[in-house]
Amino acid sequence: MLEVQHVRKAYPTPGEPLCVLKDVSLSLSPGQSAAIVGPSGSGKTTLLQILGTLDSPDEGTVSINGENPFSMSAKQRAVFRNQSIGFVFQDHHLLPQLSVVENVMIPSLATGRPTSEHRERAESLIGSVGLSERATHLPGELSGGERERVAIARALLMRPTLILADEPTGNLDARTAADITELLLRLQADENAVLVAVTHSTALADSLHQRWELVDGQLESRS
Ligand SMILES: Nc1ncnc2c1ncn2[C@@H]1O[C@H](COP(=O)(O)OP(=O)(O)OP(=O)(O)O)[C@@H](O)[C@H]1O
Repeated sequence: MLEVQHVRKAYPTPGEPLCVLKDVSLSLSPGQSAAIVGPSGSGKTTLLQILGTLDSPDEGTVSINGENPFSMSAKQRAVFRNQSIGFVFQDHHLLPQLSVVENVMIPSLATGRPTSEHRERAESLIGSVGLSERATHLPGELSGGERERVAIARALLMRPTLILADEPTGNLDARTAADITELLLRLQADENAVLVAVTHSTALADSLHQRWELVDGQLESRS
């Protein structure tokens, strides 16, 4: 379902290009999860950006659901991304002036026509993440853990086949981090989606099927 073959990515610098990903390959089937770990600057975010089709590799291929997003036009890729990939960021990126339910519905706005089914799905997901009582609240009225739950619900709205998480438990205390990990894995399993999480958290990495460390631009299995 997610197939990455020999991906290479370098950033231009005033001197030699900085080659962050030298030869990255990975493969994950529906329902599988993996943690990407590695020191600061090793290229974790760069890899996540490529998996999320937000940045393109210089070489190599990425296949999601059998499709090559980098052979699409930018517009087609944006539609594909919205329908196939859910993003969970450490700092949530919730819109402060929108309620919880409106935030969760954001991905449906890109379709140009949010439907009552989207609304029902949003309400159901808000229930699944335990925030039914908070559906009409603003993000500023929620705790960090609750905001992360909203971000997870929003990421799942379009039934993505790939969930990408960047430090999903980064700003949370240990108890809340454990709750969020459990929630993320339960929903991922329910949806039979692939989950890739970039994390410094050993607890989160230990909860996923695979653990890969980015070392010198390549992934090494640490499972
Ligand atoms: N747009 C860019 N242009 C030039 N260099 C970049 C760019 N983005 C990232 N880099 C460099 O590429 C390297 C890898 O960055 P990246 O953010 O992928 O690492 P990371 O492993 O996610 O780090 P962290 O754990 O600190 O977030 C770093 O040296 C960074 O400075």
